[in-house]
Amino acid sequence: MTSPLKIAVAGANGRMGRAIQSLLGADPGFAFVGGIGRPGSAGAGLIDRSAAIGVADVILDFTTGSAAAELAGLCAAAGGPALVIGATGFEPDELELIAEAAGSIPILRSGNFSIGLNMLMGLVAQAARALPAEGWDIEILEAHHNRKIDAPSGTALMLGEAAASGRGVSLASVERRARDGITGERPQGEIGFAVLRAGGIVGEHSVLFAAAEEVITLSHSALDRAMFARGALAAARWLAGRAPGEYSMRDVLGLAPGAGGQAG
Ligand SMILES: NC(=O)C1=CN([C@@H]2O[C@H](COP(=O)(O)OP(=O)(O)OC[C@H]3O[C@@H](n4cnc5c(N)ncnc54)[C@H](OP(=O)(O)O)[C@@H]3O)[C@@H](O)[C@H]2O)C=CC1
Ligand SMILES: O=C(O)C1=N[C@H](C(=O)O)C[C@H](O)C1
Repeated sequence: MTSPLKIAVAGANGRMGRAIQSLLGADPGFAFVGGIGRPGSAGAGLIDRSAAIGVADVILDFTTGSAAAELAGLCAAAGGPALVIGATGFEPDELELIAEAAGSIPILRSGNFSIGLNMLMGLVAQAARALPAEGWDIEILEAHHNRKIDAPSGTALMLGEAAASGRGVSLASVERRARDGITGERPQGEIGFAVLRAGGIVGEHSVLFAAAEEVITLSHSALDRAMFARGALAAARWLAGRAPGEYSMRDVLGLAPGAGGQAG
């Protein structure tokens, strides 16, 4: 019998951290070796980062962009463990840190661990490739619960990357993250984002392709965050023992070619 995969969870007391721990307890293929809280925090089941790095096969990070990037640097400096990053809300320099760390350890980062959403990315890229930017506007709408701290969501940015890749442009060159006041007419080729925060919404994403006389909407609804937790554990299982490098959920699902990025 193979020994269980040793998992530590950063952000252990958060919504996702708790969802993952409740799955871990029910699966003999995994052994929970401890949660990581904020530096200096203590509590039942919490261990510090260096203890987790020393004992885990894979750390799952559901904290914040800055905390996840810092953890990636620490794991890389120690030569392991593998890291699955689900956190979102990254600054460009934090993404660079993660890319650098992936030179030493395997890192899988995804702003969304759902199967359906990762499939949707391929459909969005395909539609963006097929519909000319002259005459077809792309807008991405996301809605989440009122405790979410980053916007647009990591998933919305992944969908934006997929749309931009379909059009053969970089998202940074065409994105419009917010609108307010006298904005002027919408420039052709722009990819716009709109954000809602309300109540307990788990995660809603829609991509609109709008022409003068018709609109196509591709959308995804997350109904329960246990689904994200299951995807993250599947990612951990897939990542353990891989060569150093930066991977995505689309690699796990075999959907990678032509996928667009992992902006998250
Ligand atoms: N990829 C995916 O499929 C999904 C990604 N997410 C992303 O995961 C992240 C967490 O979401 P969620 O669980 O809802 O958020 P929560 O706020 O519920 O949890 C975040 C946890 O991280 C902890 N934390 C914050 N900073 C640090 C730090 N520096 N070191 C260690 N721990 C830290 C917080 O501690 P404290 O309790 O002290 O504040 C908290 O327990 C978000 O970025 C979210 O967007 C969410 C769902 C799915
Ligand atoms: O914070 C959340 O809750 C979620 N965050 C991720 C994101 O930013 O896209 C994924 C999911 O939509 C839930």
